[in-house]
Amino acid sequence: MTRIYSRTVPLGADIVDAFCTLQKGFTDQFVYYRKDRPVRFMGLGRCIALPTLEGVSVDLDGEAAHQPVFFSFNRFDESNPKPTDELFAAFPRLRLMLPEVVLIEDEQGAFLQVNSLGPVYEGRVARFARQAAAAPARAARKVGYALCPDSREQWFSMMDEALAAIAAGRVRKVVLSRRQELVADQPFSSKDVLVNLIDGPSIGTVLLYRYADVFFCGCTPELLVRKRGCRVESMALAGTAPVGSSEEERQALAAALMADEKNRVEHDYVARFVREVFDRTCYDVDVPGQPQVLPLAHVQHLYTPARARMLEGVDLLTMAGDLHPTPAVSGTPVGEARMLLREVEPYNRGFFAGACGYVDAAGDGEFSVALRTGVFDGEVGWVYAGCGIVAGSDAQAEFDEIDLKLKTILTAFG
Ligand SMILES: C=C(O[C@@H]1C=C(C(=O)O)C=C[C@H]1O)C(=O)O
Repeated sequence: MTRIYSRTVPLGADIVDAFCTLQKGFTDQFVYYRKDRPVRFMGLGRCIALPTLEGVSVDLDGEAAHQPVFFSFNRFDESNPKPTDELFAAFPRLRLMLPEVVLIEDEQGAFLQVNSLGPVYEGRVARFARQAAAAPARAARKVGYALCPDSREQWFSMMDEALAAIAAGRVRKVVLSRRQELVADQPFSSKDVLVNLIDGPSIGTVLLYRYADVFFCGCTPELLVRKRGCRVESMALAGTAPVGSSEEERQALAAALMADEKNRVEHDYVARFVREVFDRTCYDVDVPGQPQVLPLAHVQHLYTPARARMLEGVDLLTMAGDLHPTPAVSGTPVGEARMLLREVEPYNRGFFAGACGYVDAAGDGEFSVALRTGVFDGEVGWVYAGCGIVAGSDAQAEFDEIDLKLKTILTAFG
């Protein structure tokens, strides 16, 4: 039995400004920040790391009754025997991490949560609240970097392997990715990258996991699973087009995307997969038969929302495990596509395209698929993006599509 003491109080400060001020000196830092609505959690420090929520009991205190918030950042392919890329190797392999301090923003306002394995003294909470209230307004800062182009030849040879596997009937779809290296004159600052993503044009959920000097971050449009009580949501997001340079052009590109056979096939693999997982673990399943178009800042996608009610006995972490990886980030069939990726991609994806999110001690929470992300250590960073390959995919067009997707994370530098 693990007893957690958690005290939450209202906070008279903007949580991002507060985070920027409080973060100095904390080795572990976590962010799950939805930009479209106030579902925002920013964690500092580590109170405890646990493999599961089983056996956890909670002693809630303070004026606001918030459950303690655990963060969870998971690798794309936990058991890929290929060595983890060196920047990711630094991150500990922990499942649920409860920060000492969590800044929360929801429909009710902003809150400060302090978690501990013993009673939390009011004075400790008051000290953090004072520091947070005195936080200056954040300022955007440009982060200079040079992009080292990845090899086009390597991409073409990966595409050959993928198309051969499709032609041989081994897979019907596989999601290949590219990795680019960034080099800066000064060490990358997680605070600046975070602020630029939160205040910049990218649409989606901003993720950050910092451990000591290394950090992983980005802004992803793809929800893996959200749970509130028995209600669950997910989505199929696959099939991509540019947004063009005017609203008129965007709409024409959206119509062409809706009518494009190859993109519709790619998308349907994902929608069918999500529906199958929901049909097995939920009831009242609602997954529309036709996708719609979701416009983002740099690209637009075919999108199908999925809603259901979860059966008793199913929980968020099991559901996240059943859904991840979807065919949107691995391929179809999922197992064969994962095996093919282990063979074809020259690196281990680390957290890129992994399931990253939070869960509270009552079991509610959400996970996103960590797309449009990068990992940074000192003056070096790697950014990642991928795209779905099916029969007839064109290597050059897919290369260009990844360039567009990479723009999301590259806006993080101002
Ligand atoms: C793999 C990525 O994106 C995924 C692949 C998509 C596609 O192939 O069209 C679209 C959205 C995402 O599900 C990425 O952004 O890295």
